[in-house]
Amino acid sequence: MKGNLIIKNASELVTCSGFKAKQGKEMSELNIIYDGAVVIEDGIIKEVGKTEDILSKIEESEYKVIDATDKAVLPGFVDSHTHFVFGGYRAEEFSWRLRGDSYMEIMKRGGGIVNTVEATRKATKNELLREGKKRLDSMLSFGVTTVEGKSGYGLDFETEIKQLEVMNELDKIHHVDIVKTFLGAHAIPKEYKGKEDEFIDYMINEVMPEVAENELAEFCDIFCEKNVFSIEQSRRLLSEAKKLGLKLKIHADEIVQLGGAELACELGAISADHLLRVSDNGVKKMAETGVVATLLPGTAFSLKESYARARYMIDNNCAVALATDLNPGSCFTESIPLIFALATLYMEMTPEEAVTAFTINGAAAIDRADEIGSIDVSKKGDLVILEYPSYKYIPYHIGVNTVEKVVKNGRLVYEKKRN
Ligand SMILES: N=CN[C@@H](CCC(=O)O)C(=O)O
Ligand SMILES: [Zn+2]
Repeated sequence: MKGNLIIKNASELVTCSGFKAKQGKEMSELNIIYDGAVVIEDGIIKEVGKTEDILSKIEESEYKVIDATDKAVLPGFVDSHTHFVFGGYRAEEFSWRLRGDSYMEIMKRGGGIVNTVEATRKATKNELLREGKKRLDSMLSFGVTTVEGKSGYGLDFETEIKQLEVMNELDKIHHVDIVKTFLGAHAIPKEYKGKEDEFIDYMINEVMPEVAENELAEFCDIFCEKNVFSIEQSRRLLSEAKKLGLKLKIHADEIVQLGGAELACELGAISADHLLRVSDNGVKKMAETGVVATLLPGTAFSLKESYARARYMIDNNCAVALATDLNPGSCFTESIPLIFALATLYMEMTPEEAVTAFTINGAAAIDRADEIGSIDVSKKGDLVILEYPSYKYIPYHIGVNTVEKVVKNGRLVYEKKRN
């Protein structure tokens, strides 16, 4: 259901105004309206401006009203890279990593992603739905109104489709909108060990056509990494996906610099993600082609790897998005404030750039910048109301959730409980 709502007296209405990704210096422009108001009708933003001007134009009594005095209002956050539908957990592996084993070592000896694959294959649809819903509830409480979710814990026809169908059902029953990505090439399953090319053929010929035909996903992604899928295998799979009408994403240059970012540019991908080891040339090309650099500092933090070079990317005119990468292995968190803290304290992003990265650039990373990610007339009425007067409190109140209310399609769908 879509609502009619006015939010008035916002100390800061942080509009992040725009209909496409912000690159480089533009990322600092938040277009704030002080003492701002926003009018939403049938779920869509109809008016944005100073409270005084807005109230002189409309009949307040015809709307539900939220008074945001002393509170900042922002666009709903877009978490543009997650793996939130999965079976089982890997808490044991986390302990192994703490004592020094690397993520790739664990993967090589049969743990990691394939561990979750086993549990996800065994899980019923209802179990995945129940757990997925809990994670969406948690994301919503952090102000996330749209999330991207990937398959990739099936690596076979049945389970890849099951994961995508679960996301489809969750999208229908949950306030958070879900954008689906097919990540059938996330790892090499046990049954294809040593037969990586055959596995890519299987994904291209057997699974991908089903996904595309039934519109089970909008994007196709691949884990392009040393000892996982090569540049050549990635090019082959993503090119076929493109032919079937899927948009492209790529897990690129995360642990080893393979040139995944350059491949993303060559193929016209919407985003290249991770990028801890991206080359200077890859950064230059992303800036030229407008491929969004989706950075996942929670993963670098959790894997104790060096952070992606956000400052360098922004200074070289890239569009940077931030996301949680929520998954059961490399980064088990839905926490938006954690990502804000890491991005500002360790990646040299300013609070303004981090806000842009989680709003309009997050939207651009899932090709939705025309309908979400900013407080602009004609966009969805998806908003976050903070318990503080400025967006600057998000990174400043370190790791703590500063979201007081969340509005989705013009309806209040989350409110922080007070003691
Ligand atoms: N790097 C590859 N894939 C995921 C991790 C998935 C997992 O460990 O389960 C990521 O984006 O971090
Ligand atoms: Zn990922």
